[in-house]
Amino acid sequence: MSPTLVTAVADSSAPTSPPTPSPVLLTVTDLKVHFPRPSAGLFKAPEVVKAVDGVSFEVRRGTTLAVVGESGSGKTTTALAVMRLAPITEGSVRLGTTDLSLLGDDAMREARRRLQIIFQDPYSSLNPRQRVGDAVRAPLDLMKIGTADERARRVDELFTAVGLRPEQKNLFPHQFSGGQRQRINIARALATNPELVVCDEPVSALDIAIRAQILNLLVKLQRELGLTYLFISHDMAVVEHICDEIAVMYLGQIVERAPRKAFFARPLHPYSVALMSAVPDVRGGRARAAQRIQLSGDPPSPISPPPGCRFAGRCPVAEPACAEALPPLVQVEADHWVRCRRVQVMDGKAMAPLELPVIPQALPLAA
Ligand SMILES: Nc1ncnc2c1ncn2[C@@H]1O[C@H](COP(=O)(O)OP(=O)(O)OP(=O)(O)O)[C@@H](O)[C@H]1O
Repeated sequence: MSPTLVTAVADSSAPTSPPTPSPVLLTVTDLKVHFPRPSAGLFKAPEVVKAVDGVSFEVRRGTTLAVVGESGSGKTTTALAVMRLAPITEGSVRLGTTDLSLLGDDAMREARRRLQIIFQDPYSSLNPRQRVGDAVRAPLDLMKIGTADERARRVDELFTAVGLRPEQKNLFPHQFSGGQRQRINIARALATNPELVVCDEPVSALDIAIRAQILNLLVKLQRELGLTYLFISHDMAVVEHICDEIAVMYLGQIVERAPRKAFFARPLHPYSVALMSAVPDVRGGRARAAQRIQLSGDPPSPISPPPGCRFAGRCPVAEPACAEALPPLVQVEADHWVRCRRVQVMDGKAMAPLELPVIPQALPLAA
C-alpha cells in the first residue's frame, strides 16, 4: 500500500474538521480616495469629495466579496482604486505580497495581467468597429503574451469557456445581444489568466431573464479557474446568489462586514436592516416590501461628512451620543464586524438594535 493510501484510510475514521480557509489574495488597508474639487468662489477654500474614507477588507483566494450600498456610497470608487484606475489618496492595496499602491507605471502595467475588471455596461465597453475576437485578444497583444498562434488559440478557448462559438469571433458587437456582449467582456477580462476579477455591477444593465445566466457563468468560471471576485452591486438578491462575504458601505465607509449566511440570516447595522427590508426578492417576497423600513432624508454630503456616525441623521434607533463620535468597526461575532455603538454583545451573541420586520406566514390559497 502506498503511503498516500495509508494516510487516506487512517483519515477516514478521523473526525472531520472544518475546511481550512484559503489564503488571502487581496488586502485593502485604510483606503482613502479623496477627489479635490475647484473652490466654489474666489475666497472659498477648495473642497474635497471623500468618496472612500478609510476602507479595509480582505478577500480570500477563490472566494467572492460583495460590496453593496446605495448610489454614491463609494462602491465603484473602491473598485477603481483597487484596479489603480482611481488615485489612492492614502492606504494600501495588496495583491498577494505585491503592494499595488507603491508600483510605478511600468510595474503596474505588468501587474495588470493579475487583475482585470468587468464593467456594468456591456454596450459601451466594446468598440463598435472592432471585431469581438480582436477585442478579446487585445490584452494579450498589449502585454505581448504568447505568439500570434497561441493568442489565436487562446481566443477560441475563451469563447468556448464563456459559452460562445469560436466562429463568432469575426462578428461585430452589434451582432450580439446584451447577454452575449457581457460574455465577450468576461472573455476579454479572463484573457490574461487573472487571479482577481473586479466585477462592477456586471448584470445590472441586463434583462432580468439574462442576469441569472451571467451570474451562473461567473460562478462556474470561478469554480473552474479558482478566480477571486470583488463584486460591486446594489442588488441584494444578486449578491445573495454569488457572494461568500458581504461588505456594506455608507458614505465612503464600511458599516458592516460578514459572511453571507450570517448577514442574510440577521443583518446587525440599522442601515443594513433598512437595505434588506427594501428588497422584495430577498427573504419574504412582497410581504417584506409592504413592511419596508423607510429611511428619511438623503445621505449627508461626502464633502463634509458629520463628525459622529455618518448614518445617525437617518437612523431610526440613533441616540444623541451616536452623532458625537464616529464608532469604530468592531468584531461582534465570528468574522462579523459592525460600525454601530448600539450593537451590544451579550453572552457572545450580538444584539441588533433594529430587527427586520416580521414576515407574516403566507396564507394558504382558498380552495
Ligand atoms: N472623479 C470624481 N470626482 C469627484 N467626485 C467623484 C468622482 N468619482 C466619484 N465621485 C463622488 O464620490 C462619491 C462616491 O461615488 P461612487 O461612484 O464611488 O459611488 P457608488 O456607490 O459606486 O454609486 P453608483 O452606484 O451610483 O455608481 C459620490 O459622491 C460621487 O459623486
